Amino acid sequence: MSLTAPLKVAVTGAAGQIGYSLLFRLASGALAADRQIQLQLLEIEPALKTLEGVVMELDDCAFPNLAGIEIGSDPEKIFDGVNLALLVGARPRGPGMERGDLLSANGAIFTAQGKALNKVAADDVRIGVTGNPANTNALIAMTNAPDIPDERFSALTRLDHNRAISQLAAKTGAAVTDITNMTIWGNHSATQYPDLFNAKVKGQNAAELVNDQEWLESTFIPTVAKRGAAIIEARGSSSAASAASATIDAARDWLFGTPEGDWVSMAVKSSGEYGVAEGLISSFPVTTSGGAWTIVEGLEISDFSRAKIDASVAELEDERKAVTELGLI
Ligand SMILES: NC(=O)C1=CN([C@@H]2O[C@H](COP(=O)(O)OP(=O)(O)OC[C@H]3O[C@@H](n4cnc5c(N)ncnc54)[C@H](O)[C@@H]3O)[C@@H](O)[C@H]2O)C=CC1
Ligand SMILES: O=C([O-])CC(=O)C(=O)O
Repeated sequence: MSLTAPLKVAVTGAAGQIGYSLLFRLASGALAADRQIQLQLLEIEPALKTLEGVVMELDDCAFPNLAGIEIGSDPEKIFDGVNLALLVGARPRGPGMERGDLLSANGAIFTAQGKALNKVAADDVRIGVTGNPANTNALIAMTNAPDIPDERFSALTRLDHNRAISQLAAKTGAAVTDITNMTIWGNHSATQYPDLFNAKVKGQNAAELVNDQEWLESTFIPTVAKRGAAIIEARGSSSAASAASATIDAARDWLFGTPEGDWVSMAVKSSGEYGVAEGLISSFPVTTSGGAWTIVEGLEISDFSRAKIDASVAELEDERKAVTELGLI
């Protein structure tokens, strides 16, 4: 991609809750402070009027970084030439639902969008899936875009990663910036495994520093894994500003690299690393450089961690089976 041309960024579900935070952060330079951004916004027809209102507000911000905005309901028009596609648009879950309950409702969206991206996106496109169930939606989009390299697809577990950092910072009294090497393994769901055994606080092993297996098992893991539900319970609707923030963190690090010595969590296609079934989109510790990710290999996995990772991967396998049966992949 040219260094001077605006970065063409597609956002789907742009008139939704996450969109209302995400678009303004993208336009204000949170993704790339020194790069112009062209926003390509996709919505379903009935939501286009609302989206027009959001565009009026974006105009009214007079953001110096915003090169232009195009909106529409045809994915082949909106994805034309995009360098980054943030697939947010999908129905969110309500109280009492699990993310897996959204499989059939949202799966169809990602077949159509995968096909459209395959036809018209830029050669260097990167595709981040936020819409739930994110891992399996990314698998659906990837499978429906055979000409785009599989490693250009990723699902969002960065919100879980950030939640885990925040919980660990609160427990240890450290600053969030003191915490490195956090990992979320598996699915973006209640089975996800936030791993303290490989995380560090000021360079010290986090699990050893905390030294409290009861807290780790009964408080830390469930608080992180069920945070989405806790927010739905408290707010009456699902996380939006934090999801937008994580969507930007993930895209920024993917495009521009992770800091030396640290890694981030991204759900990417498994080639069998850490025993995760090949082809699943599962969360791993990754480093990124030059717009490409690499799974960090060789981390020690205890029996406790193994069982947690296996449980989440088993859920991903079930989801893959379900969408195969639905004919989506
Ligand atoms: N991976 C993660 O960490 C998180 C994921 N999410 C998920 O993100 C998704 C969006 O959440 P919200 O913005 O709160 O939902 P929302 O309901 O406020 O907005 C979704 C938008 O998507 C649009 N949409 C539906 N079908 C579409 C299609 N085919 N093409 C383009 N747009 C379409 C809707 O018209 C709506 O405006 C949900 O699936 C939610 O569960 C939410 C929080 C965190
Ligand atoms: O929980 C939900 O449905 C929304 C979401 O993915 C999250 O907040 O992590």
